[in-house]
Amino acid sequence: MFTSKLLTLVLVVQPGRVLLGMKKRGFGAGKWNGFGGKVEHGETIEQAARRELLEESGLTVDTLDKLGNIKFEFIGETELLDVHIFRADSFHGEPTESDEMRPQWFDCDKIPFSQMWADDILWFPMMFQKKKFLGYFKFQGHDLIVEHKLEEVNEV
Ligand SMILES: CNc1cc(N2CCN(C)CC2)nc(N)n1
Repeated sequence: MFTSKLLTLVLVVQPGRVLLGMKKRGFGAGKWNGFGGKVEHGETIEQAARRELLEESGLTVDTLDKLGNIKFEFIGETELLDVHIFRADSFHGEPTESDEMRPQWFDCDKIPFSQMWADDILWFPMMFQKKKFLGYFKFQGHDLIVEHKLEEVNEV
């Protein structure tokens, strides 16, 4: 029925603010999001998360907390996106624009959800509270969620 593509997403959080990047090209272009990408053969999901964070933002992190896993279905497409979501509360380096992403800090009470994927407003509160979660979102196109499940769990 469906194949799935392993993807990563990292949110760098500091007291009162979160680092997002404006996606400059490709899938999700024009939206603010965390940093992430594909998991290549021969790397773990966490190694991929660290690699993509460095490539897209210029940052390295000590600890990555695995907080969530969301599977995305797009109606009419047979490949699910299997997104593994991490949070980092400390980092090394300076946020730097890349080919893919333009980083910017946002106050946690001024997150530009209208310029982000429609699911974000639903699970960001859990991410900020460091709650672990599993989710499933069915999209029609890139803007309309027609069905979703989102639950807090003990283990991701
Ligand atoms: C479809 N909804 C999505 C996808 C998504 N991702 C993030 C990581 N990307 C590599 C692929 C798509 N991120 C969020 N916040 N929402």
